[in-house]
Amino acid sequence: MSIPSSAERAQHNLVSMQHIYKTFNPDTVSEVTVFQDFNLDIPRGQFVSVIGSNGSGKTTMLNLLCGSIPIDMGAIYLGGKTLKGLKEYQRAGKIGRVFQDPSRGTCPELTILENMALADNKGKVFGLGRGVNRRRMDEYRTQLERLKLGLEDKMDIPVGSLSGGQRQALALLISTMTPIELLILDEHTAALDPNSSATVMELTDQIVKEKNLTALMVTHNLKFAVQYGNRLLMMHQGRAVIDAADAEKEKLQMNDILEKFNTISLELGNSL
Ligand SMILES: Nc1ncnc2c1ncn2[C@@H]1O[C@H](COP(=O)(O)OP(=O)(O)OP(=O)(O)O)[C@@H](O)[C@H]1O
Repeated sequence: MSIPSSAERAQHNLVSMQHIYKTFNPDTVSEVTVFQDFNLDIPRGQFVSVIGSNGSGKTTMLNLLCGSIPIDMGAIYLGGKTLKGLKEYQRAGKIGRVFQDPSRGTCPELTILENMALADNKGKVFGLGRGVNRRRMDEYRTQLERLKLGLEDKMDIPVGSLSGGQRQALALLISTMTPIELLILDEHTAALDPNSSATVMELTDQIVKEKNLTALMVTHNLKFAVQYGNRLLMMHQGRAVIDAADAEKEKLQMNDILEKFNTISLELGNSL
């Protein structure tokens, strides 16, 4: 089988990270090389769970994709088009991101309704506009009802007074309200209690399926990584040491992953 060209990779995948190099603080005592010729292709519609050792480059990968930090060398394509030159805010129209911290992604002083209206008007000239008309209100209510958290009855309360789980559920809804191409989940359940994190994870799966989204989720929760998504990636020192999709992922057991973690852990001489 011939190796696909750069153009073919970009064409046949929603995301294509090609020959990525990234070093922080080059030529200083705190120089850290995270990626040396890192490659990742994600076909449209795939839900990828990413796990890995601390410092393996998971967050850096997301930051490079979103344009929060620049790549040193290589190229990133989204939907066949290069992301080169597109600033973070410009990529935000195509890439939705839910962060670990529930206070990011929503505005605490604004009400649920205002937050939804703002997100709905993202990229439009008038922002919040002249109020929200009845039809939009009904639409927001319907979307909130589907979360099954009772938020539809709290549309006029400030988001800052919601629980962490409710806020993450709302952040998830808000980041997928406009037609994005890629959903990035950046340890989005890590700050929640076990019950709330299970609820938010369930909602995530539901939204990804309903909207046919392509998703990239970094998590430290091995159970979620095994249970959700159709591809699992384990990162270590800037490369994928496990990359299993579809049937291969289905076969992957928690023990296989733990075994790999142990091997890596012994390599590093510490426990993960
Ligand atoms: N802005 C930065 N400046 C300097 N070094 C950085 C920066 N961001 C990340 N690093 C370093 O790059 C390496 C990879 O970090 P990254 O946050 O991507 O790892 P991670 O896999 O997300 O880890 P964790 O699971 O602990 O969140 C680490 O050594 C980290 O210290």
